[in-house]
Amino acid sequence: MSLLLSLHTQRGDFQLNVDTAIPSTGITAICGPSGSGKTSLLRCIAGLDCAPGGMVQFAGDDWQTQKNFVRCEKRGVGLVFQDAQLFPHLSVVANLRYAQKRQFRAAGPSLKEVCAWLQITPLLNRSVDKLSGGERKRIAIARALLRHPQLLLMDEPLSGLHDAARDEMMDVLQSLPQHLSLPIIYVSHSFHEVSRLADHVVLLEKGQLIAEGGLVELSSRLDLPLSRQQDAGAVLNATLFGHDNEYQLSTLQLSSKHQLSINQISAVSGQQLRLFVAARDISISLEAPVQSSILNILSCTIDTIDGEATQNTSMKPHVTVRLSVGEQYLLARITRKSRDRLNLKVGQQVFAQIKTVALVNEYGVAS
Ligand SMILES: Nc1ncnc2c1ncn2[C@@H]1O[C@H](COP(=O)(O)OP(=O)(O)OP(=O)(O)O)[C@@H](O)[C@H]1O
Repeated sequence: MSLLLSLHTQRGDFQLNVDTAIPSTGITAICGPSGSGKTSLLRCIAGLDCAPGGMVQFAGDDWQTQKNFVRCEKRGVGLVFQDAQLFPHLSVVANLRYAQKRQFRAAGPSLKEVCAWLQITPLLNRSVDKLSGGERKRIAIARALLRHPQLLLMDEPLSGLHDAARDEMMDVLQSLPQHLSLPIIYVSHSFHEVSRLADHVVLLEKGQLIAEGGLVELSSRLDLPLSRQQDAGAVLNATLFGHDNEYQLSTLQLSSKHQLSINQISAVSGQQLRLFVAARDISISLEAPVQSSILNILSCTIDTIDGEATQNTSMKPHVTVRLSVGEQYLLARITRKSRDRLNLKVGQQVFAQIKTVALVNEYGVAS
């Protein structure tokens, strides 16, 4: 069961070309810079727009073929846009009941459950115009879930929120797959959001699908624009090894030989976690530093150095180094000067240093 897409359409100068199969489990992020076609693709999946001659099939149902086009309302998709689009004249609970009366199918969560998941129960009797931006977005998500969709589509649902509200919302969204097995397609230009939330990533550039795959794999590929972004970094799978209560730290196991300390988290030993390590938070040394304040010193092998293959990138002040840590990878952004001073080469054994405090709040429970 998956979402099969073959969409080729021209809008003015813009051309969208996407052929893919998106998994029908977990959160898939459609990611790419502004104007890359994320919203255009989402609208074709929703049935809000039609790419003539295209094909959309979900879980074996034809939503679009050469001959048929199933309208948005009949596809059973939940929609959450940047703007919450709540009814201003109705209270929160009336907005939610309106959605409940228009359910696509009987099976699905109750109002009580959805309100508990999204932590909106105390808001039910409020007037919509008395809500904060983050609260409005939660109500919009609740409203979409109460229609009992078979697929949830979200277009930049956290845009416009300040950092604290965005982090809170990410916690809420991250916990959703624990409550209901609903495939979610999540449009975002923010790799920070994607690295926290997504399992699978579809990467667009100028309307073309340039890569897709698991987040852990894509995040560490140096041939993709993700690795050149300011907030680049690698997502790693880890297992919680244990806690050091005295120092309020937790230890994560990356491989049989690699452990990391992070600020203490509320997870149990053996729990699977996902960790984002920003490329700018890693430094490299040729020997294991002694008497360093940095707790996380990992022995790694240089796998690739970005910028070695092309003349152009070698003129930038920074290079990105991909380091293998067991079966996984870290990215380290260092100056070109440091690369030359240390004479770093592919295959070389080095030590990656990561400040523990840099890892705070960057973990997520793997789904
Ligand atoms: N109806 C339309 N007619 C002509 N061009 C369009 C139309 N809709 C979108 N476009 C163009 O298609 C391109 C992709 O737009 P789209 O909104 O899908 O990108 P996006 O990746 O979602 O961007 P953003 O992150 O800024 O929201 C843009 O160049 C846009 O101007």
